[in-house]
Amino acid sequence: MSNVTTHSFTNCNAQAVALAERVAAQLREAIAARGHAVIAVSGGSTPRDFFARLSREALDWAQVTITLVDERWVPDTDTRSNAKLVETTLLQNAARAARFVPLYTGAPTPEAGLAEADARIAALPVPFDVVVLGMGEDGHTASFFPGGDHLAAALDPQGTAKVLPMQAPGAGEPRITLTLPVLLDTRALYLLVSGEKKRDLLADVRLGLAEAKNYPVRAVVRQDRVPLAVYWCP
Ligand SMILES: O=C1O[C@H](COP(=O)(O)O)[C@@H](O)[C@H](O)[C@H]1O
Repeated sequence: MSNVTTHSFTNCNAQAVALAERVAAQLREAIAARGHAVIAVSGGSTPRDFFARLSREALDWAQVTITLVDERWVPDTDTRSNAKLVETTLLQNAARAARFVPLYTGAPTPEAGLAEADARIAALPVPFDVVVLGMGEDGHTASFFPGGDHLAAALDPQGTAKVLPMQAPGAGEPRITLTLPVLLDTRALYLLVSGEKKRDLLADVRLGLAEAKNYPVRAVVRQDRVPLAVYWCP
């Protein structure tokens, strides 16, 4: 039985609205059940509309903690910063009341900031309520990049590290990423993607094709820890 469901939309606005409504409902459920909610989100370009929609959802945002699944090691004033994206799109409107836990610490390198970032993530209640992943056209998700220097450790299902640094040829700047066991320790897992290339890549991964073996996203698609819902638009 497949652990993956795919929700396809004819346009990306409909995708953003549907995922925002779904995630908002899960955050409300979490607050009703436990008094608080934790959501980890991706950066990049794809989640922008989803964040804008989610920021307007009516819920008790003061009880919500938002963190990132990964970060480019740049200050939050940099246009490449995933924290900057969250601050300017998600931490707006009603969601302005939420608490944000960034991964970037201001240390000169991810290695130097690792202990502080790890402590921030270790302090969050688990399991997370929602994790929203994205994916690059090279098959990376979070900062699990093909050829990444800490990729094997980050994808180790038995690994105990919560965060790891990552450098890879296609990654641009040095990164920091939550590890696979942390990302899968969630009540709800989403993969938000757009475009035919990403759709076809995911199809190859799901079919287990040999050429898809080196796409790191495989680790979240082909696992049985938590169901994965893919939200796709053209
Ligand atoms: O570098 C990153 O890229 C991925 C995908 O980004 P997109 O621009 O293709 O949407 C993103 O999920 C990740 O968080 C980010 O650090």
